[in-house]
Amino acid sequence: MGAYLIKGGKPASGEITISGNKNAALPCLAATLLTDDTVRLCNVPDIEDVSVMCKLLKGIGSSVVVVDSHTLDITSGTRKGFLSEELVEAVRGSILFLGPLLAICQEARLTPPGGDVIGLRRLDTHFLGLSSLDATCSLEEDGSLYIHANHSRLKGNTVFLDETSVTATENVIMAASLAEGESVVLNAASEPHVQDLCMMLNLMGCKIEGIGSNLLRITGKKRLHGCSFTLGSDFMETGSFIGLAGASGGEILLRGVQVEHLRMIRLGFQRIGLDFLIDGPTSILIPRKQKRLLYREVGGHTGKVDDSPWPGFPPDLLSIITVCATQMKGSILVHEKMFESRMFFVDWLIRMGADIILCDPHRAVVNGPSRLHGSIVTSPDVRAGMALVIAASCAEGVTRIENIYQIERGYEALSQKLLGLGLAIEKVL
Ligand SMILES: CC(=O)N[C@H]1[C@@H](OP(=O)(O)OP(=O)(O)OC[C@H]2O[C@@H](n3ccc(=O)[nH]c3=O)[C@H](O)[C@@H]2O)O[C@H](CO)[C@@H](O)[C@@H]1O
Ligand SMILES: C=C(OP(=O)(O)O)C(=O)O
Repeated sequence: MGAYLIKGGKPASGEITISGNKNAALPCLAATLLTDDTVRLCNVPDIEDVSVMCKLLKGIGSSVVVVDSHTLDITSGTRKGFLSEELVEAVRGSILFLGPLLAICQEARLTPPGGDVIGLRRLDTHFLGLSSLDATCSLEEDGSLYIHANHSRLKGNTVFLDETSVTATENVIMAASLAEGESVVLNAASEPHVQDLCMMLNLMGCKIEGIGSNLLRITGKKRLHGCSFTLGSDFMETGSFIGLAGASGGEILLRGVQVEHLRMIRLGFQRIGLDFLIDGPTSILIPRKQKRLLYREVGGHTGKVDDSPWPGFPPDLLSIITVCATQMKGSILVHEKMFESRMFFVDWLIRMGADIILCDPHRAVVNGPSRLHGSIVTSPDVRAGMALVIAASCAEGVTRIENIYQIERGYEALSQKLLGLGLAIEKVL
């Protein structure tokens, strides 16, 4: 499994370049199934989740040519064959095969996907959305998901999603791109990764309007063609390094950032006393000098940081906010509204000396600043794992973080990037 040994107490400082967005890479990889032509994907992060998706694509006949470490040429083949249960269960992104396979093969069968164990990962919105396009979805007795088109081609429709699910929106978009007629998707998710998928499909000949909003109008095409598409930068990685610099008291220059994606993220970090300077269209500087004060609401009440679908504060950054808040002065409520089990990781921070009250599975009150000390901890999910890395960088002594697969599946070259920022980190078996 592997572990990190991190000796804390030194501010993380230096420069790094942010990688391509993991959550954009996954749907864009799945969308290559929608055409027989070759699709070139650029700025693909070199991470485990991508490698699993590529293995799954190869399993159903796609050719994946590695042009360089961040560029892939993908050409679909039969789209028949084996979607390995073990690989499907390794990533949440595997659910993204449902939409394209349904559109192009009129059916798809998949064991339930995996991903972070942070609470129920619902499938209902996927079923609701895809069945609105004239398909039938079921959970089979053997536990697999089976979906088939009721006619030879899916039919465009008005699709109202019961929640703004990211991957369900992506599945509906991909299915609708080859459906007959127009689809209008209401209550659609609008995260930058959803936008990337839409932009890629438009380059492939589809017509998607309303990109970035919660109403998408998709004109389905009989066939889509190849394209070359460059993935956007990973705003979760950006937020993680803002957190690392801020919590450890260092100064980091981040390159390859999409500053336009950071509006709410910046407001969230400001609430815990951290800010950054915009240094050109694709760079930000997190300066050493920070307020380091947990904000209070107008009227003096305890402040809070909470998540919501885009353009709200992303749920994936709340673990980072929580650990950073332990190093700031004051009290703050962190309210994770979307996943039922994500906040349980605070037990590890408490073990390291943090003063946190877990009020219920969704809410934690953080009182800071706390002196953290090294401990042996385990990464339960990709973002909690990164939060533990940040905690370790601030702690006195050595922290051993186990199960680092659950960190590295989402962060490219993490240990090298951390070494470059001066962190005393060693990777051990
Ligand atoms: C591969 C991928 O892209 N994974 C991301 C994707 O997962 P994923 O697409 O699985 O997440 P969903 O957007 O479906 O939902 C996430 C959770 O939020 C809840 N929910 C969602 C929408 C809503 O309006 N109300 C609500 O309560 C859902 O019930 C679920 O518990 O989006 C999540 C939410 O941004 C991110 O954490 C994941 O990193
Ligand atoms: C929850 C996440 O990933 P996944 O949906 O792939 O489990 C994440 O990226 O924080």
